Amino acid sequence: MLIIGIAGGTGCGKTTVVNQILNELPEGEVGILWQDSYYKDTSHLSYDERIKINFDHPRSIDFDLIVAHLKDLKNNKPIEQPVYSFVKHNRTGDAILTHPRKVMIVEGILILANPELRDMFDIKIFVHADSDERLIRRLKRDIKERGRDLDEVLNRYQTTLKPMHNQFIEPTKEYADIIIPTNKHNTVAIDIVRTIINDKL
Ligand SMILES: Nc1ncnc2c1ncn2[C@@H]1O[C@H](COP(=O)(O)OP(=O)(O)O)[C@@H](O)[C@H]1O
Ligand SMILES: O=c1ccn([C@@H]2O[C@H](COP(=O)(O)O)[C@@H](O)[C@H]2O)c(=O)[nH]1
Repeated sequence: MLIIGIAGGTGCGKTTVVNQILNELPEGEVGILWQDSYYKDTSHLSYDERIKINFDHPRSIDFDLIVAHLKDLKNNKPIEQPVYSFVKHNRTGDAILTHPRKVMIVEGILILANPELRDMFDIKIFVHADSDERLIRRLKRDIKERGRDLDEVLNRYQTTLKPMHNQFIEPTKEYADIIIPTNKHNTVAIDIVRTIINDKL
């Protein structure tokens, strides 16, 4: 099994890169673990308490569960990947049966910040877009798809997103084997990643 970690700040284009890679590879050979699926369960909190959580700090993520699931997949066991709702800021209670595949991609803002998880990756990719570009993308996406308004996104950006990005996410760029710039669409980088994956398959 080839395990690829894809990190980068919110809105940098990680999901887009994952989908572009998926489109280029044979169906059924690639599986994905989304870090977002592994936000800690917060069912014991009210909605008003949940919106105060700092979702950009490593302690908000259940890294033990990601590592355990990845180990199971490596041992050829399927796992139940939790489903997360950004609207409710909590796990939905559902899970997606995720089967082991020749290539497993792990995607998320903080996946290179946890040493145990980081050490499991054969290839580490950091997707980069300038912070103004990421903020614009995040604003558009969160208002359109995640039920937020302008004030909520800007307030979260100033109070947690930006400081957490500088403290925990940007420094993990140094662990990357490949940095993909995505201020514009970058088909050359996707071609290179696809070639590397095909080479290892
Ligand atoms: N290279 C790019 N150029 C322009 N827009 C992009 C690019 N990559 C992603 N986007 C857009 O930015 C938004 C956030 O991208 P997404 O892939 O969801 O980022 P992430 O998963 O890193 O948060 C989406 O609306 C997506 O269509
Ligand atoms: O309940 C939640 C959990 C997380 N977030 C924000 O999501 C991004 C990470 O997702 P990307 O797809 O990489 O952008 C993170 O910056 C959290 O602030 C949220 O809004 N609500």
